[in-house]
Amino acid sequence: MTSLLEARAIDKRFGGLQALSGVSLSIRKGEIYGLIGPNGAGKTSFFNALTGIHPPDAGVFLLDGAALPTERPQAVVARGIARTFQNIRLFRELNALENVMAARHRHTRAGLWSVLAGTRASRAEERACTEKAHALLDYVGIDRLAGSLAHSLSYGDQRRLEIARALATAPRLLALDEPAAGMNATETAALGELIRRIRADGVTVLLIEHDVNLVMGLCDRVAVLDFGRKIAEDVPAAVQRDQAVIDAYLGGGRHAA
Ligand SMILES: Nc1ncnc2c1ncn2[C@@H]1O[C@H](COP(=O)(O)OP(=O)(O)OP(=O)(O)O)[C@@H](O)[C@H]1O
Repeated sequence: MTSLLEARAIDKRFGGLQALSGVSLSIRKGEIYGLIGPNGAGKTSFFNALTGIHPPDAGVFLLDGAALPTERPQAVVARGIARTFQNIRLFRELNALENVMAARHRHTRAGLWSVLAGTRASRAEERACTEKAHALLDYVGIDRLAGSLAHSLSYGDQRRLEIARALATAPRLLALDEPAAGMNATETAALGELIRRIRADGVTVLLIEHDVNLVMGLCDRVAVLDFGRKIAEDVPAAVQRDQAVIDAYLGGGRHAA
């Protein structure tokens, strides 16, 4: 299997804190790849470096062998990387459909301004955009809630809406930051099925998750961060047996994932 995303020696520092130290990893096409580690290990910093929110100080990300312009977040999206956030970031006062359409508009040719100007081409594009947004809501299982305001949705449905928004940019790599946070066991199991389906439909998945059962049941391979360094990378069963990983989760008085 060839690699879709390669991280080479990624460093990220916040003031005196080294959040990421020389992190290298390679995610294969079609894989569900887990990124785990104790609280504060650097998982979200890795996502933020990848998606250009906090570009790396050193190192490079390669997508299909070409360097990602992490200093330009929109260009990273355009290259085919989409993400969700640990702290849900929806337009709270827009409904579910509008949230997906807003993400989709950034992706369409006409753009928001020509839609507002109401040209014929833009009206056709607007119709297509609405249909696509409904299809995405249906795909994640919440089209019945299309007209509901984002902030009125249950936590689990907000997380599904975030995934629909991310998929609206037609990514090749979907990066999910703790998608099961706040979900009950039934919702988590359903989320696992959705992630499997996303992969089956050709999207590679990078997953940060604290729910160990979900990670171990879902991921093809898992990397473990501790204090900003990668300490293990293997299939889930091997990672669970890895002594350095066990020590990281037990050590330091930090909250284990
Ligand atoms: N924007 C920032 N400014 C300053 N420090 C930051 C910033 N982002 C992350 N950090 C610090 O970098 C370290 C790694 O944090 P990060 O959020 O990446 O860890 P994490 O593994 O995602 O943790 P958690 O599981 O708790 O979400 C932490 O010490 C955190 O305080």
